[in-house]
Amino acid sequence: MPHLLEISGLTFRYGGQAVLDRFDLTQDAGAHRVLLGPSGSGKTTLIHLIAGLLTPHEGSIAIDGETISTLPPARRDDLRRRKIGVVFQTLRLVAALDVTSNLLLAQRLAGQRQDRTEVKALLDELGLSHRAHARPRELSQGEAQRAAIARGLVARPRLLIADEPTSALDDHNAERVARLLIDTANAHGSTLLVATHDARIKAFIPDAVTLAPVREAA
Ligand SMILES: Nc1ncnc2c1ncn2[C@@H]1O[C@H](COP(=O)(O)OP(=O)(O)OP(=O)(O)O)[C@@H](O)[C@H]1O
Repeated sequence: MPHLLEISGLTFRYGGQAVLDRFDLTQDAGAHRVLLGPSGSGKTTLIHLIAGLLTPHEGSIAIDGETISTLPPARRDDLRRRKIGVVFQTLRLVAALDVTSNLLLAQRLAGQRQDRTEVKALLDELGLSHRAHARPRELSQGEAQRAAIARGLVARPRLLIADEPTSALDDHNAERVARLLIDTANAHGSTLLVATHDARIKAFIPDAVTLAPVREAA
């Protein structure tokens, strides 16, 4: 069986500056993992590469046996929508749509039937039913974060990648979000990759990979 995620020899540069240099990573289905590393070490860049929002300069990235890094843009978008859920650091909920409609749109973009019962059940699970018809700007930070997690999971992705999902939260809410991520990912058959420099997450997902800042040869 192929690994759920297989990254090999990945190199990415902004201008001439390498952020990732021949980076390798494999992850099996069900093996949740955290991606640690100091600010600026390339966590967000790696997430955008895995999601096919950036193109590597060298190396390859395969999701569930499909090489996303060499696909043309339209097929990359399609693979992302079918197989990957992303909880962005900036959340990126659609401002004009309420929480329910954001989730229905994510189902449609994944090529699935829009299923209001499933959306309602997921919002219940994440403690958001009372905010189902609120627009993103009417949500608290914690509610918006949970709505973004619900949006990431609603199409039952094989891989859910979350970028700093707890860094803005106090201890109580950070623990709540970490538990929700793990419990809902398990219930929906998704595997987690959580980028963070929040040490509190390590208590929940012990398997960690650390990105070290790339040192350029002098
Ligand atoms: N669009 C860009 N153009 C040029 N440099 C960039 C760009 N985006 C990021 N960088 C640089 O690349 C490096 C890695 O950034 P990235 O956002 O991936 O790190 P990070 O580990 O996610 O950081 P943080 O924990 O602060 O979110 C940083 O030095 C950053 O300044």
